[in-house]
Amino acid sequence: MGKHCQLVMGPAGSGKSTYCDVMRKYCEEVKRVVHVINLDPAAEVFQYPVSIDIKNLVTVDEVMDELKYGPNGGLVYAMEYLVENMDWLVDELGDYEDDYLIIDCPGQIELYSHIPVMKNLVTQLEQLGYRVCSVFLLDSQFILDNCKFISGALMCLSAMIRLEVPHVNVLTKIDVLKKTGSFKDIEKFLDLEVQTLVDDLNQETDNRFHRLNSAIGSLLEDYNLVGFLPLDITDQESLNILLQHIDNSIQYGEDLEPQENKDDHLNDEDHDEDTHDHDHDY
Ligand SMILES: Nc1nc2c(ncn2[C@@H]2O[C@H](COP(=O)(O)OP(=O)(O)OP(=O)(O)O)[C@@H](O)[C@H]2O)c(=O)[nH]1
Ligand SMILES: [Mg+2]
Repeated sequence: MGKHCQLVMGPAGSGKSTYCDVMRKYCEEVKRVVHVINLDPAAEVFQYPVSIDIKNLVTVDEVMDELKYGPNGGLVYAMEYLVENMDWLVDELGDYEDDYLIIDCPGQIELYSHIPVMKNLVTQLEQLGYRVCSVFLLDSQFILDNCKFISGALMCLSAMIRLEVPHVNVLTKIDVLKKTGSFKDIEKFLDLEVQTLVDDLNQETDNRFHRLNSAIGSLLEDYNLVGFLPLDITDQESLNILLQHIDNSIQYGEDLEPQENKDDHLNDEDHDEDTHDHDHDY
């Protein structure tokens, strides 16, 4: 049936591990056999049953003790160690042939921006036959204004360009925004009008930044980074929509029998064939 996985990334505290647990539970509800892999060598507590744990190969504490590295250097070393010892991961993955994988990654942003570790990992997964969707999470509370949004969007864009796999951007902790009444502040970012964003930025910044604002607007437009999907973990429909986008991006389920396919998509009546268009990344 093919090998599929979600690579769950994003800055520290953006909600990656929580997402992995919530998405695992949702997948199980829609009768998908799913396993969560922990690739954070510094993780201590787990909400989900860990099917494969990088800490059985290497931990940040060991690296810090043995090599006298600090926490960030220790993490980078541990991730590079993983990439150099992919045989270990290949062996572990052997137990889960054809199951759906959700991979919980560490939150250090340098892993996504200027160190090739994640790209190497993706390449190796692809060589093993996996269709990988990068799911990039941003905490919605950190994009409540235009400048913060630009900073978050560029972070997503940088990961998307480096990894070169189907990519879905997600705004997490929407339940918190709904409770505090701030959801309206991010609605405009969910269906982004780039020109409106540039106009707003121009109003907020000095004249000398206007060309930069336009250049950033063009960059977002050129790469089609036009949207984020909101995730309210308390709302099943929100999870359903997100999983459909991820499935479409990696063609999950296209080779399933019709009956199984029906089981796989609760509330699938609204399923929109147009979302197969991979040019449109969220
Ligand atoms: N209300 C609410 N809290 C959330 C949500 N997602 C995460 N949190 C909380 O935010 C904090 C960080 O969540 P984690 O899932 O540990 O985030 P992470 O990205 O895995 O963090 P690191 O592994 O440290 O990078 C925890 O206290 C979570 O309970 C959400 O959707 N809603
Ligand atoms: Mg985590």
